[in-house]
Amino acid sequence: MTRQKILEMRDLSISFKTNQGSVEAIRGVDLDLYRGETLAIVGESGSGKSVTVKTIMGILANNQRINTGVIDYSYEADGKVNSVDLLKISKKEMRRRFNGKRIAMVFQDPMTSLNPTMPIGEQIMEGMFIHYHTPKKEAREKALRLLELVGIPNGEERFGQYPHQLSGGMRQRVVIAIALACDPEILICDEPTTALDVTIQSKILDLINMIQKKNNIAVIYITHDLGVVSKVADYVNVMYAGRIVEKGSVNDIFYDPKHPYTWGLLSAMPDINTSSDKLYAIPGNPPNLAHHKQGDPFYIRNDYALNIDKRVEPPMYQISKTHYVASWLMHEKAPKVEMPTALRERIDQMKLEASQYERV
Ligand SMILES: Nc1ncnc2c1ncn2[C@@H]1O[C@H](COP(=O)(O)OP(=O)(O)OP(=O)(O)O)[C@@H](O)[C@H]1O
Repeated sequence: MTRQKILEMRDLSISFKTNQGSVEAIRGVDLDLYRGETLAIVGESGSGKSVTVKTIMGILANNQRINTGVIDYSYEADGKVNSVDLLKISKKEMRRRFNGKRIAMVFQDPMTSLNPTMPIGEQIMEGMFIHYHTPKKEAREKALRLLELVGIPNGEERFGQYPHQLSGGMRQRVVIAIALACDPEILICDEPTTALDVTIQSKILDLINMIQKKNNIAVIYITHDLGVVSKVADYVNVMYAGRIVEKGSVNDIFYDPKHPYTWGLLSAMPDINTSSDKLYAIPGNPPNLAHHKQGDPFYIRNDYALNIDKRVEPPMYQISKTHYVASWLMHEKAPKVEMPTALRERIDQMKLEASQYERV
């Protein structure tokens, strides 16, 4: 089956005006999203994940400036495929035509995205009224179906309840039902399970996965949790200091990572064989982008840095059909370095465990 591209972001650069000067928060980001697939964007806090997806949604801060970029969104309407650059349309048009309708978002904390004074049923129906003028009876029936779909039993009874009458996990299910109310083609999930406890987390991930398969939705996950990424993603973009530093299929990133930053993130990922006190942490902190002048911003934290990193930011090298790495270590003249031994052993172990469930 041929993959159908739904979103293509090219060379997105965004800065913020602050008291400290201009913060170059997003620097030349390219991103591709295909129908029915899941793209995870990972990176430490401040790497630019939220700003990237909020720009897709047209949610821009007042001090935000888009310096360069194109976000081509391909959608079907009136029996043909149309294309629009989301950066070229007004906020008003974005809200009317796309935001919450064709492109929906699930935020980290259900309490801040729900209206505490409105029954949950009304909140699920709201988008249907705004975007499609759906008749009340039909909207109510659809809202009840959505409650059932997201695993909330006794929909009729729950319909009139308020958010505070539900548990955290149930509230996040309501948020998902609201996001799905207008049958979006793209669902953006911003750390959707961080505020929930572990057993509820995996149920919500399974739920999103089930709905994605059923409705052939494209999903963007943003998270700093590589454990979540390994469960949900088809493709992974690793972000650092406003740039994508490595991208590839989930197997490229987990079994054959090439960028020292990805090595650090993977080494810092907890697993059942590592106790939390033994866990690796990437030394130092992400840089303050208001002060970035030249070179690779990861340079000072990178045990594998080369002289050139001090002066020139590395280009993006393509190393296979799906795998890209922005590191001078990929240059033909660079020394051949191996990932840390402890990480190599961990990856070998992960591969071995995964192979146990393959067919003989
Ligand atoms: N309105 C704003 N004004 C100034 N700087 C901002 C603003 N919004 C975001 N930034 C800066 O942009 C950079 C990227 O932030 P962003 O929220 O996208 O990071 P993130 O990777 O999503 O982090 P987190 O995981 O903490 O949400 C950070 O340096 C942040 O401080």
